[in-house]
Amino acid sequence: MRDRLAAHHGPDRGAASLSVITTSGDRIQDKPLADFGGKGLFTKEIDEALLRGDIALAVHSMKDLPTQLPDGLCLAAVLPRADVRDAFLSPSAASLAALPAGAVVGTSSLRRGAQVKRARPDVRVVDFRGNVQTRMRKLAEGVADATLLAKAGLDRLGLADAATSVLSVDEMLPAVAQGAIGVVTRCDDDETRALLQPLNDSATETAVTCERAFLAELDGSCRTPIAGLAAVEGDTIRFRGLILSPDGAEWHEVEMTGPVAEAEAIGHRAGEDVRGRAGPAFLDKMT
Ligand SMILES: NCc1[nH]cc(CCC(=O)O)c1CC(=O)O
Repeated sequence: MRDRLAAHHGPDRGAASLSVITTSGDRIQDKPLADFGGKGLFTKEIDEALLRGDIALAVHSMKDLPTQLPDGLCLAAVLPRADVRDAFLSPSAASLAALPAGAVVGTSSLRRGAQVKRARPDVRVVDFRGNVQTRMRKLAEGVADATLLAKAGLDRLGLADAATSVLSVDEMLPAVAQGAIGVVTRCDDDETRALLQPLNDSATETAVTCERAFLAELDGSCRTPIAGLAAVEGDTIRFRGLILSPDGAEWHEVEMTGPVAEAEAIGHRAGEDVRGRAGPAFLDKMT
């Protein structure tokens, strides 16, 4: 991010210093995410630093951003999207399909767990928290036979080689906004917003706007396995959304295509559609 600012604005105007802020989501490692989750778990302390004026901009994985930002904070730029897919990691099996019956898959993501169970009802899913390195250590220690991690996260850490294989989006539809990085500022900070404007990637922004509208429509909480992915091709946006029961036994899928100008409306419509077909009982069960 700092390099991008300097590349666009030169070493003086584009100069930035880094402040690393640990959030509650990073700190609490001993509980399943779904049990203490809540909106903004990975952003609260950073939001506060922005609103106090300690920092001018915050760089987030958009996957971790709540659909509704706190009052006074605005998304100023979305960077070009990295790989959207999930990677499969296992010391013993080449792929999800190759896992032996009864194998144990570690993940703290309800979305991944539900899709693993959908493909492999015989597999046992166990909670697996911690940062990427911790999860890879647990895997090496044999706590689980396999785990899934965002390919974008592995790539950014220089750990691309740790992936045994990469799941197609048909096998494992990614989380809304997976692979996208968003930059948040105070809405009234015109100077920082102007600096960030040229860094925005409009195709990524359009795709995540559509995906986040789908999530917002379903009132997605950490307890609801939801996946969604939009792709922009010229003037057209194609969106696929999926909600599942945590055990993967029931799921509802939606696909919609339309003009990019309607990206947000398409996300909302897809959310309404899938909610209508799932019915209130399905969604109530999960909250
Ligand atoms: N929930 C944690 C999180 N938030 C963003 C990433 C990776 C980068 C991305 O998906 O954009 C990860 C790790 C993971 O899901 O494996």
